[in-house]
Formats: sequence, C-alpha cells, structure tokens
Amino acid sequence: MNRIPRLEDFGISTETGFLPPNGPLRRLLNPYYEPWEYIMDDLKELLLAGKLRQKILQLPILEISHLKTEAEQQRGFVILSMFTHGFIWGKNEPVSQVLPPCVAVPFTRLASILDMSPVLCNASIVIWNWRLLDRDGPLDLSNLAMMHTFTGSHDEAWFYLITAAIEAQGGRALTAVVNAMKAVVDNSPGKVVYWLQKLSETIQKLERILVQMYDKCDPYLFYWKIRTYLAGWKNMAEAGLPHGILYQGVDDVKPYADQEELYSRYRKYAGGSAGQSALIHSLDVALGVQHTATGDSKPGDAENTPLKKNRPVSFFAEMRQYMPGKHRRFLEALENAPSIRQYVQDMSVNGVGNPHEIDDFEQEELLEAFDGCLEQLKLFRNAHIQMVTRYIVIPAKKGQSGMTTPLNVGGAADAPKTTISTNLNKPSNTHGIARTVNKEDVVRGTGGTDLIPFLKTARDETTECKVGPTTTKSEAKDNDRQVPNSVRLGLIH
Ligand code: HEM
Repeated sequence: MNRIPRLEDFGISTETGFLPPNGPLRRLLNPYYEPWEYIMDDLKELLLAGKLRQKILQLPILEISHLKTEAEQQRGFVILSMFTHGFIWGKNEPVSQVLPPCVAVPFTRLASILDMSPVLCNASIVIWNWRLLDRDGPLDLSNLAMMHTFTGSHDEAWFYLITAAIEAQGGRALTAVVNAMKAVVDNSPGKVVYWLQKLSETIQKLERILVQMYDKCDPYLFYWKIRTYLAGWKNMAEAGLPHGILYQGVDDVKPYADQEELYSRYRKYAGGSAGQSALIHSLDVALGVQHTATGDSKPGDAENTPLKKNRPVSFFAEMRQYMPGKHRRFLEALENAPSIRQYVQDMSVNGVGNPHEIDDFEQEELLEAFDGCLEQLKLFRNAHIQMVTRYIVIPAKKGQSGMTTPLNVGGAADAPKTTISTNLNKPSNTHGIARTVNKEDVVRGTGGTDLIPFLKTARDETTECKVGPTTTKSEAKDNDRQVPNSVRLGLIH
C-alpha cells in the first residue's frame, strides 16, 4: 500500500502549510553575521544610492557553519538571495555578469545544505520573508507584513503579501488532501467527498486572494520596477547575460583557460516565480494533474540545478529545483501516495454492484466533488492568466510610455543594443532586466517561458484531468473568452 506522507516529516505545518509555523527568523543574532545584517538594514537605500555593489564587495567571505538552526539557514538564504539579485541587476546601472566570492561562496554552500539552487526563489522572497504585525493575530492579509523588499514600495510588498496569503491557506489545503487520501485507503466515499469539498472551497479562496493583487499593486510599477529584481539568468541574452552568471570563487577557471571553457562555467538559473510554489504543485499532484508544458526549456537548461544534465524537462519539473529540498521531497512522496483520482475513476467506472458497493447518488457526489476541485483550480489559473496579461503582456506591449523616471530595463523596443563585456570584472553595458518582447512579439515570463500559450496549456492540462465528461469545444472557448482581448486577438502569440 502506498504511504500517505506525514506533513510534519517534510517541515510542513497543518496550520501554515509551507510557511514556517513560528514565522521566519527576523535577524541573525550571532554577531559574526552582523556585516550581512547591516547591509540588509539598508538594502533598498543602498540600491537607490547606487552603493549596494560597493558595500557588498567590501564584505568578507563568511563561513556558513555558524548558521546552526534551519531557521538561521533560511534567514541566511533570504539575505544572500537578495544580495545576489541586488548586485546583479543594480539600480540604473549596467548589469553584472559576475557574482563576487563573498556572496557566491556562502550562497552556493547554503543552497547545497537546503538542497536548492543558489538564486532568489519563491521560498526566499515569500515563504521565509514575512512577519505578523500582531503576533497573536490571524495569518492573513489583515495582519501580514513583508520583512524585505528591493524597492521599499507598497506595490512590491503587496505582490509578495498576496503570494504569502495564498501560501497561508496551505495548512487547510494539505490537511484536506491528506484526509481525502486516508478516506480513499479506508474506502469511505462519503469522507472522500467531504474532504474534496473542503479542498475545493480552499482553492476557491486562493482565487479570491489572488485577485486582490489589483487592489494595491500597480501593473506598471510591477512590470518596470519590481519584476526587474526577480529575474534570473537563463534566456537573458537580451538583458546582457548571454552566458548567465559566473559565481566567482566557486566556478573559477585557471587564468589561461579559453573563453569557451570560461563560459561553460557560467550558471543559468530561472528567476523567482510563484510558479515555484510547492502549494500549487501539491494541488496538481494530489488531483493527478500532469503537466508536460515546457515553456521554452531546452535540453541543458537544467544545468547547475539539482536536475540531471541535458534532459528536456517540463517547466513544472524544473521549478521544483528552486524549492527547498524538503518541499520537493514532499511532492515526490505525494506522487507515490494513494491516488484520489484513481479511486474516483474506479468508482465511476464500476458503478452500482462494484466491490465498493457505492450507489448512483454517492457515485455522482464523488465525481462532482473531485471534478469540482479541478474546476476551481482551472478558475484560479484563468484568473492568473488574466493577471499576467494585465501585469506583463500589456505593459510589455505599451513599452515605457507613461513612465516618468528612467527605467532600469533593457526590455523596451527602443532599448539600446547590447554590447556584452567579456571582461569578468567589468559589468556589461546593458541595463537591468530581460527583454520581454522579442522580434516575433512573443512575451516571455521570468523563467523565459512563452507566456500565455504556456499558461493556457497548464490550465487545459488541469481540465483534462477531470474524471467526468471531458471538456467540450464550447467549454474550451469559454475558457479563452475569460482571457482579455489583447490575448485573444493574437497580439502576443
Ligand atoms: C502580478 C501577479 C503575477 C504575475 C505577473 C505572475 C506571472 C507569472 C508568470 C510570468 C508565470 C510563467 C512562469 C514564469 O515564466 O516564471 C507564472 C507562473 C505561475 N504563477 Fe504567477 N504571477 C503572478 C502572481 C501569482 C501568484 C500570486 C501565484 C500564487 C501562488 C502565482 C502562481 C503561479 C503558478 C502556480 C505558475 C505556474 C503556471 C501554472 O501553474 O499555471 N502567480 N506567473
């Protein structure tokens, strides 16, 4: 019998899901790490003053062995991921192709301990970066605050807060998943229905939280000012990072090495994205949704991640490499747990008189409850596609018109041509984030995905998993009707 994973074995709480139940550590108290914390105190101010790089370059290479507890290691990871992205992208400065040893060395070591990739991710910017305003208050938007942002803007904080508030529903969602699996093992259709209904209600809540993004996060600020810092260094040639980033002190080559050898050492990582949310992945796995969409991942893109080299991987498989190892292993355990979908399917195929002795009414209830969860997940994905259109596709299409301050981007159609520096100690000439609209007018995501077609595929893969009658053509059209005109008119794909 396949085992049902115990949440606590994977550092997951029945209350807070993937968020640490006692809240992330707010500061490293060991004075040894004061040089890091001092920079964190002023991170956004240093960025604004154009002094962050200078400050970081003055740092000693600190050992990570004094980070004893998991909470300390997570705090260290938050700090180093923000140093890394602040250093690489800067603020109205040329992008840097190298990460200095004082960040690269401890970051790669810490990433290896936490079994994740040394780059900013959903865990570092959201899961381990929040606090409660009132310690005894609820874990929701009324009482959540972010500890760190790059820009200090409310819009940036809100973007992370919405994601954190969604994650906060993880305890409820995963409790429902695990209990539904227990009910499957006990062959108790009534209980399976009960827990699936609970799960469906929770997924519906995720969508309600998601759409609150519009309240306090301005799409233009998001696109031009905030997203910059979340970008990674994969598919970022137009942003001045054709080879990725050299993690100095970790991947150095001998002085006489040729350029090819040198560039082979550069690391390519996707940027931070809520696509790395173990919660949404868990829902897919629990409901049996199989994603094959690759975005534009190519063989070899998984290089330097814990994935095997030179294997084409789906976007979803790849995103797991940017999750904490424990959360990734939870997903693997969930894949091997009793299949809720299989149970519902068996029941619906066999019907009355089957070994489970389920009657027509129960059968229908089971089917409705299961497919209801997938319907809610589809609606969540539809709302997300609309959001991506508002926050990425439209601003990318409109370009910089309307912005009053110089932008830290190389993505606009009128951006200067890139001259890539081959001198490792000299930053390249390109400013800021990736070009997001290419010559063919394809809008790409932070992970380099061909955005809207990819997201639609992920949504359709959700619906395809329903056990009841599969999506009709008119239903498929309805799905697309919910996506705004700019997308349907084929402006972007
Ligand atoms: C302003 C709001 C948001 C924007 C602009 C946005 C943008 C994107 C983009 C560009 C992708 C494609 C993957 C990539 O290239 O990184 C993506 C994927 C994804 N995002 Fe978001 N996102 C937003 C908010 C959220 C939130 C709050 C969540 C909730 C956890 C979320 C969950 C996901 C998931 C699960 C995927 C993977 C695709 C899928 O499962 O359908 N996103 N998002």
